[in-house]
Amino acid sequence: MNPLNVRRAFVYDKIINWFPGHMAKGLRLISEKLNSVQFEPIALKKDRLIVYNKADLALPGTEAAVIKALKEFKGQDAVFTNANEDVNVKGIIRYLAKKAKASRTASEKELTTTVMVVGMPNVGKSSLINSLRRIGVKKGKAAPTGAIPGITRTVAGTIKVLDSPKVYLIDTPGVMIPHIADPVSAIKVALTGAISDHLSDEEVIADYLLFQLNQAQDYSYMELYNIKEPTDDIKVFLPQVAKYIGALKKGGEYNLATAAQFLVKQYRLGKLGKFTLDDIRPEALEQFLITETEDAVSRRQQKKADKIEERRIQRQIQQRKWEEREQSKL
Ligand SMILES: Nc1nc2c(ncn2[C@@H]2O[C@H](COP(=O)(O)OP(=O)(O)OP(=O)(O)O)[C@@H](O)[C@H]2O)c(=O)[nH]1
Repeated sequence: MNPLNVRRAFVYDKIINWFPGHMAKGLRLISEKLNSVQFEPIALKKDRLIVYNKADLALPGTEAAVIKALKEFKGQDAVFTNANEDVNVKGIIRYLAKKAKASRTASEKELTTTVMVVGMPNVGKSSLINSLRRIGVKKGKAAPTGAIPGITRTVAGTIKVLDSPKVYLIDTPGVMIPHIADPVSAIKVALTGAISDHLSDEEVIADYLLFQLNQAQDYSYMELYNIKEPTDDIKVFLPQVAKYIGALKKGGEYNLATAAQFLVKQYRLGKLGKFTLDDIRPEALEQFLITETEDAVSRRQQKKADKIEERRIQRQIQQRKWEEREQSKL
């Protein structure tokens, strides 16, 4: 393909607002379970292991860089897993056992630790719990799983994943921030299946996928869908995919929405190859992690400043009311 025809960047500026009622409820249930009004402040105080699941779908050889950067810039432990095939799950069991032993107080005879599994919808939280259970206590499925986001709707009871020391897990509904500020990041999240597809434009998600395929110079779609020439134009691409899968509307027109859905589904199953959508070159990771920390700090500072300002305004109102009352007495 003529490289001049390939887009240099994916341009998209629509903000997807994705915070359905059940997600707000999920966050509330999680916070209640943690005896806190808000999830974020309490979560920051707890020990945390970041699990990047579905590692089998990611670009091979990219894990070490992410683990190293998280440790270096945040002091944060992370692990990459494939919950469907129990890959690296033993490492999590070892981590949990170590934490459980370390948290024991002198008076406690039996060690018991409860760990909450929190994450975005459809990332494989329930699958991971089932995998941990298979490895830890050699027992079968305890948490329901499914390919669409929003399978787990409530914060259920505890699920045992280790006998000695005793470790229990709590499955939770998928949650995430109310809206993602960067529209292209939101499209990436949608492509992975964490946002219900109909909320974002499926054809835009498919277009982003085409962009990624061409960026990677991966033209295997030609052979897969019988396409003669590579293209970076979704309007040229989708009809050919629709033709290949026989997606037609009543009047015989190609059904582009069905073609887009099909492509996205193939991507999520790993049929189009392995992808890591974020820039994980060391300098990009460093930039991301530093900006993220600065953002969090400035959000906290802003909240504090807002509270002080709110109190100042309230005091002013009270003072004025008092003055008015005093005036009326004269
Ligand atoms: N390829 C791959 N698929 C996975 C992996 N883990 C889970 N899945 C699949 O991803 C889908 C979602 O898995 P769940 O375990 O239901 O995800 P969840 O995070 O509990 O989902 P919610 O309940 O919606 O929040 C299912 O179709 C799983 O089979 C993995 O490591 N690799």
